[in-house]
Amino acid sequence: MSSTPLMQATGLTRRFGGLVAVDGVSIDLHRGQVHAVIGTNGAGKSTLINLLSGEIPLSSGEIRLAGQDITALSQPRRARSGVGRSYQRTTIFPTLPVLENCRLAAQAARQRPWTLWEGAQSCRASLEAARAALDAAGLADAHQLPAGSMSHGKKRQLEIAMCLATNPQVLLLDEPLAGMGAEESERMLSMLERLRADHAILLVEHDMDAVFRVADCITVMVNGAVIASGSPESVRSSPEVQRAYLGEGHA
Ligand SMILES: Nc1ncnc2c1ncn2[C@@H]1O[C@H](COP(=O)(O)OP(=O)(O)OP(=O)(O)O)[C@@H](O)[C@H]1O
Repeated sequence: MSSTPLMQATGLTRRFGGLVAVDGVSIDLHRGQVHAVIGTNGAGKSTLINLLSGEIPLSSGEIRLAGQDITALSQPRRARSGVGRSYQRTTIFPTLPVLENCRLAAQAARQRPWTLWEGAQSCRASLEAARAALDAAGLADAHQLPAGSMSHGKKRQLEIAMCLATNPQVLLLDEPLAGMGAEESERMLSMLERLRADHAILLVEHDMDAVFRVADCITVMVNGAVIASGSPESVRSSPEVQRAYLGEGHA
């Protein structure tokens, strides 16, 4: 693990009217690490991802990427700076081929001025980025399939590929295993293990076996606040976490 965090969030707070959905949360993401965020329904995990990606503004707090303050950057500018995210819902164009879905994601992230020459160049670069992302996501043999014809698990893999096509350094993944069968989950976990080397990954996930298998670090949220953060061993043995969240099965 490198000692300087790639993404460093300090004192993040988000209020919705009288509700404090995220309450003074600080979290560091390091390249080469999977940092899982767990918590009961409504704990504030998705809101935390939305704050880090820039989808919604902070009430207070600061976010740095590679030392630069990105707190004021919009979501598209954060994405171009290297912050990629996946969603809980599938966000693909079902009738388009897999490769085209991925190429569009790559092209949207580039946003170059449109001239014939630069357009052709940009198109070629987007296509290359899309092919590389599909390879990395284990979809090398699915390029020409209509995206909507694939299994749920492969659609989720495609979403990660679309995120990879934007060349992110940080991956914010919101429940990538949701709705998956055992074999699909296994494929996704292997992919995360491969992607870890080159990225800083934040993983929000309800599947505790998966979390304890892949996470290098776990942060536990309850009612918007962090009640524990550290190695899987320290979180597993924290009496407060066991009381609040994990139950006897993981004690
Ligand atoms: N746009 C919004 N407006 C008002 N309240 C919101 C909004 N988004 C989230 N909340 C509230 O903030 C709290 C945290 O929600 P959030 O979706 O972040 O939790 P979560 O930990 O991701 O839950 P889950 O595991 O069910 O996805 C909840 O009480 C939710 O109702």
